[in-house]
Amino acid sequence: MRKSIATVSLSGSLADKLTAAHAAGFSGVEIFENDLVSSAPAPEDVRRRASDLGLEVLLYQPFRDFEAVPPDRLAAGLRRAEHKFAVMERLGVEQLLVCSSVSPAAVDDDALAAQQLRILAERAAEHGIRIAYEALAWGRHVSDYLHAWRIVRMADHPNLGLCLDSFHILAREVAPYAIETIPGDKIFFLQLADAPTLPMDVLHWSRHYRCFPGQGDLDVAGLVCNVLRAGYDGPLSLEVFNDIFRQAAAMRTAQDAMRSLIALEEQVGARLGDSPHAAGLALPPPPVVPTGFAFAELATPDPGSLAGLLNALGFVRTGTHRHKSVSLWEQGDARILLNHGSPESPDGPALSAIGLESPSPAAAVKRAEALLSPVLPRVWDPHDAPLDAVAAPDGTDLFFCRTGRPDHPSWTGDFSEDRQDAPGDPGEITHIDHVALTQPWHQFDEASLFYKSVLGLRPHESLELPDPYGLLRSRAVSTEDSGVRIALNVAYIGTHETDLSVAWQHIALASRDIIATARRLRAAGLAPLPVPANYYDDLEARHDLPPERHRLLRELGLLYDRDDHGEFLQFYTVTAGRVFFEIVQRIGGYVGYGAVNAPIRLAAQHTSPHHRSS
Ligand SMILES: O=C(O)c1ccc(O)c(O)c1
Ligand SMILES: [Mg+2]
Repeated sequence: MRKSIATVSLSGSLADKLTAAHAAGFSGVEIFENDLVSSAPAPEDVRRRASDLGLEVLLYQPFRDFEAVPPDRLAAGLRRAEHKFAVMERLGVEQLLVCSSVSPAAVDDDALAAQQLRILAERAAEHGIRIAYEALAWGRHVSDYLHAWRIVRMADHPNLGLCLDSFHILAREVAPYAIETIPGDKIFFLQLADAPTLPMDVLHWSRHYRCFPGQGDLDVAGLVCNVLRAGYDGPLSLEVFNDIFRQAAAMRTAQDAMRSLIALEEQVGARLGDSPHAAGLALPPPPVVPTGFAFAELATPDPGSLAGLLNALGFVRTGTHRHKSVSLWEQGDARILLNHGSPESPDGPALSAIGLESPSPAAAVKRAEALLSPVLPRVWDPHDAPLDAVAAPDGTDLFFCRTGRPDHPSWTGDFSEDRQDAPGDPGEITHIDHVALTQPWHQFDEASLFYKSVLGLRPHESLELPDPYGLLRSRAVSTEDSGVRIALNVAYIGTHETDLSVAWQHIALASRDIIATARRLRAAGLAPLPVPANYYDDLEARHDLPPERHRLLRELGLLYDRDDHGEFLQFYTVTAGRVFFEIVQRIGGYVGYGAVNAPIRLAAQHTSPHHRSS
């Protein structure tokens, strides 16, 4: 379907916005009045620029507070409209969005609203312009689309129809299926936005927290199905008011927007099945969901300190890359690569790549490509096994692997066996439980949509965790069977720009006996991140565990949580550069990540002399 975006969704000058919309592949735009009024180029120049970029200007908006006014105010509204029609003719745009009045001057009289909108439509017709009437969720008298439709039907003018906006409909929980009772040709325009569920007034919610479809909690795809079943065949247009997108780079936001629309069309297509209404919807190749972690790679200028830490946790060095400065460390199915050949990171060690076990690496890359994600070169070195990889939004390389499978070259083949000390006393770590990646603050929504749409992971609830210097926002994404879990974090309020905590990443390792792993670390002379005694006093109040259990947790510096499914134990290592390790043990079917303990960990990392050492 034709894809459009409102200029209000992107940052920068009007020219920047048009360039970004074009670069991301949009074929149309809605011009937000403020973007034109505040910019220097004449409407004719904007029209020419759009046309040079192959962008159709589909809608001019918004025209406010027009309808259902006392007769003496009508003339002023019509005068204002004539000016806008003139600007629209210069812009070459044939549709004006009129949103339902919020003016205290408006009266609650549908017949009057219909009569005045009919007059407006008649005047618009003289300029070849159509009026699309939109019910704002906070309109004074008209706040739902069915009410707007009653007025449009009463006005009965060919140049008057509806603009449907998914936010206004879904935010007010007005049932969208009645859209199917509206003739498709009376739906003049369709605006799409999603939003996270937030308990706040709808105006504030709309103006600051809209996001692209798939990034929030609204069923935008279901609504699009209703609109297509009604017979609508116009463009899908994104109209997103969002404080963060207003500040982020327009090119990147536009691409995120396009990814969202492609994924949305795919979902709509799946829901419409072989109905004729599904014609023209994007059909990208299906997601190839990863099944586990193959490895985590740490770029580290000096592998020594991390090697010591890995040893202390029970890892054994098992391989050396045949021609790169990379060593392989293994314990159970947990594999860590230490790469000291990559350019030195200014912050010391950093998590640079993640290997994901994939049923089909080639198909995983095709999916990523169809969803506009940067695919990395397949052959890095002619001597190595080819690797299919994409760059995640935060720059981490994601490699799609088939470790030790006969049907595919294995990355492990690039390593010579180099078992240094036979594991006399094998460690307790079994696999990588999850990795936590810190996202740039303006790419959080982009990241969750990336993992959801490109990799088919499910986003979980978004949490806000107190940190001594701000709030950390955290959202996990995982596969249904939890074989792959990734925690996406962003420090987004008040954190010092220079503080490394804004960029902390960690690898969580699952232990089958965390008590033994904690003792092993101590025996090697390394202490875990210290936990304050106050935490254990509080834990005793919250959880009625046997006293000896409480004593053990306190003695070993373990953090504790439980949910309906089971128990969770965790501890942290010191931080090296940007990276630290978390050791976890899930007892029973505990599903979380110990979020209640994250503030304890963050405070300890800020105050502990260890947190930037080694
Ligand atoms: O927030 C507003 O005023 C506003 C204006 C125009 C729209 O199309 C809309 O959905 C909201
Ligand atoms: Mg709207």
